[in-house]
Parts: sequence; structure tokens; C-alpha cells
Amino acid sequence: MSEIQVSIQLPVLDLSQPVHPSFLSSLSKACQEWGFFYVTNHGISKGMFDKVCSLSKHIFSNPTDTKLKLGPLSCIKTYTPHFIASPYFESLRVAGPDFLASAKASADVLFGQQSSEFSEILHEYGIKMMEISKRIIKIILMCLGDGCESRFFESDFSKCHGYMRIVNYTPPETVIEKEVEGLGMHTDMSCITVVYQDETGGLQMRSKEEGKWMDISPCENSLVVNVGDLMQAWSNGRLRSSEHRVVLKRFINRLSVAFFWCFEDDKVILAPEEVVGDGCSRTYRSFTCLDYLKFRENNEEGKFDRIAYTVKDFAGIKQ
Ligand SMILES: O=C(O)CCC(=O)C(=O)O
Ligand SMILES: [Fe+2]
Repeated sequence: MSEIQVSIQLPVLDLSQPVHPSFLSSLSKACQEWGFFYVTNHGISKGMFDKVCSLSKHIFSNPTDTKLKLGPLSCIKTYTPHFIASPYFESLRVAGPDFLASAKASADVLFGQQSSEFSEILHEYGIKMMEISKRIIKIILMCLGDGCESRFFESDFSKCHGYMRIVNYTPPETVIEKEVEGLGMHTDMSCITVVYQDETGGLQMRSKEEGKWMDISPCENSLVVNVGDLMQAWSNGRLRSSEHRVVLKRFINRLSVAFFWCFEDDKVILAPEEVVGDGCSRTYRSFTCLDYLKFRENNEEGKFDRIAYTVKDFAGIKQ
């Protein structure tokens, strides 16, 4: 990989402080330009991340045959083995609203009845992530102005649900290149995604105009937030769902936990008139969330290196 890589300074949303208008304007710019920012004082302790990571590592250290009991061909289907998203990527999914039941279903298969630690901590993590996501989306709606938060939070976002994907990246030991792609370029199918990445780094986003890769470096005690496709369409393109990827350094294992906060499956997504704004034209037709998820599923099979289609291809109106 030979692209130039640049670092950028993204705003940090401090959830323990009231939001100042000057901060809203920098957040608003970041959401338009990059679709990425950080959040801090989110209420999840370092101890909790450490626990989630160590229990997850323990799960991924199981033999492949054991993990495949949760794999795509099993009835649980929470585990994605290597060579689906990339050769170096494997993941475990824990879905809400009952995070406890979802995590327990996986843990029971792997460890039998004695392991409740994993499900309990993932339950707590999921509930916290739901709360954090709601607070973040309210602030993002404030960025759109015109009282969008009070107008649209209840009507459009109160039925949102979340799920997390714990990802274990194992880079190859034998490659000559200094870095390899652990997860190819894609956009997220969420409203927003809230990511914990360990200190290894490697998350990168693609700039709007020049298509340069920018490092989204790990920042202590902070989580990374990115705008997803559903929010890009709902906001009529005023919020950007950026292409991003994960690069891996040789020999360094990486763990991340991405929380995807999404509209309910049967939600009809159409930007409200007030969000489109007077004199502006609509850039997305209406569509249901599930139809978009299916469209992506049908276009992604067997493609590691990049996801060629996004919500623009699915529902964008050609201007
Ligand atoms: O592993 C990461 O840091 C991000 C993963 C990601 O982009 C995704 O799962 O959609
Ligand atoms: Fe992503």
C-alpha cells in the first residue's frame, strides 16, 4: 500500500460538559467534512474496556473448530471466521436489545454453563453504548440546527437498536509489506458507529476531495464516533458517512469493539423537509432500512478488498 497518510485533528465531544455553540459549529464541520470525531467522559471505565478485551481475547483463542460452532453455518451465527471480511479478520457479534441473552448464547456454546462473566460485562457494555449513542445523536441533531433535536429525536430515533461486533485482527507473519489491510474500505450501515480501538491504532478514513487516507489514532479514554449511511441519507447528505478501513502492522494483533446504532428494520428513511432546507433539493429517495441492508449483503459476498456500493448507489438521486 503506497498511499500518502495524513493525521487530522478531530473534535472531542466531552459528554460531562454542556455543549457550547462554538463546539457545535466545529462538530458540525467535522460531521460534514470527515464524518468522524471522538467522544470522551462517556462513562465507560478503562477497567471495563480491559475486561471486555481480555474476555474477548480468551474467546478468540479457542480452536477454529470450536469457534465455528458459532459460525455462519451454525444456528447461532454470531461468529464470522477469517476469509469472510478479510483473511486477517474474525469477529463475534453481540446484539441488543437483550445483550445478555445474545452474549450468553455464544458463551454457553463455547464454555458451557460456567461462564457468565463474559455475558454480564457485554450486557453492561451494550446498555451503556445504547445510552451513549442516544446522547451523541441528540448532539448531532443539534448540529443540524432549527431545533432538530426536539423535533426529530422522539419521532425518528426512539426505536433505534444496537449491536456490537468484537473484532480480532491477526496480521500475517510472513508478508513482506510493512502493512496490510485488516478490513477493506467500506462505509457503515448504521446511523452512527461508536468504536473502541486498542492502543495499536490502524483505523483510517478517506478524505472527501483527495481520497487520502487519514489516521484516526487511538486517543486515551476516548471512543471514535463515525456517521453511518443511514444518517447520511436521513440528513440529505449534510452528515457524511466516510469510507474507512483498518490497516495492520506486521506482527501486531489488534482488538476493537464497534457498536452500530441503527434504525429499526422497517423504518422508512426520508430526510424531513426541515433538514433538506428551503431551496435545496432532495438527494436521496425514500427507502426502508431492511431493503438497504439486503442490498449491501447481496453486493458484499466474497469481496474483501473494498465495498463497491453504498447508500448513494442504492438511493441517491442523480442531480
Ligand atoms: O476495527 C475497527 O477499528 C473498525 C471496524 C469497522 O470499521 C467496522 O467494523 O465497521
Ligand atoms: Fe466500519
